[in-house]
Amino acid sequence: MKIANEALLSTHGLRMHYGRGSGLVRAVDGVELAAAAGEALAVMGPSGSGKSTLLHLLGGLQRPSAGEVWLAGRRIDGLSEKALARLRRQTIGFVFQAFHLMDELTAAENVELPALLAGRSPRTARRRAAELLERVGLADRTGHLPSALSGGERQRVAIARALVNEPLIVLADEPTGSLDSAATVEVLRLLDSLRTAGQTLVVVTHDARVAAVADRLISMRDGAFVEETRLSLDSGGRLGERLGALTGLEG
Ligand SMILES: Nc1ncnc2c1ncn2[C@@H]1O[C@H](COP(=O)(O)OP(=O)(O)OP(=O)(O)O)[C@@H](O)[C@H]1O
Repeated sequence: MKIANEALLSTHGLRMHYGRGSGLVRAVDGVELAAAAGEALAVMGPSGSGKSTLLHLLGGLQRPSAGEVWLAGRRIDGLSEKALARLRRQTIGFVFQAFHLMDELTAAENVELPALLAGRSPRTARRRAAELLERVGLADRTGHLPSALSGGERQRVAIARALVNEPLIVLADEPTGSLDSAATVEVLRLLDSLRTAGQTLVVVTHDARVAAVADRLISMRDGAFVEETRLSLDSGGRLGERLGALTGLEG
């Protein structure tokens, strides 16, 4: 198989345009991205700058108008719907602002479901879900329905679900967008623990505090990358201190 480069995730000339003529919207307009295995990237930018569209293209949820997306040495932008669905299930963990949990399933069942869909045995799925819910601090909430959980707890269930198939990469779209300040810090602590455990992460957000969990911060405007900052994170440093330095907020 051809290897695009050494990056785990990369794009080349990536574009997503909508409409035509005077109605043309260049949602993503020539993005060159390379994320190494184990890197945590935050993509920030104003509303409408193309962050969500970029994340959808990276995760194979949308097909680009032009350009290439490579994941683990495989070009994914031209795959069939079926192959893309399998790829998403097996190698990508998604976290969304609105959680997207199944209301009628318990926390544990929500986490088990993608493992079952990926062909794991019910026993393995149950074990993985229990381990992950413990890891996200919800060992005592496994039997709760989402309606009985707080926003921060729901997002932690969603993060456990994203991890259940041991994805190569976690893609998170405004993971703190629906949360209050305390729950935001809970979720940031969890994302920070994933980063220090070597999980590759791409997080798009409006929230400057999310930069506290990233190795690299990319700023987007009008569909393009306009600035990149390499953040010198001391992985042993306390997240609360980094958050404080960024926003004056006590973590
Ligand atoms: N299906 C679509 N059809 C037409 N235009 C679209 C479509 N989806 C997104 N856009 C446009 O593409 C641009 C980028 O949208 P996108 O949602 O990616 O931005 P964003 O940075 O994630 O914004 P926000 O922070 O508000 O979520 C916007 O101008 C948006 O209106």
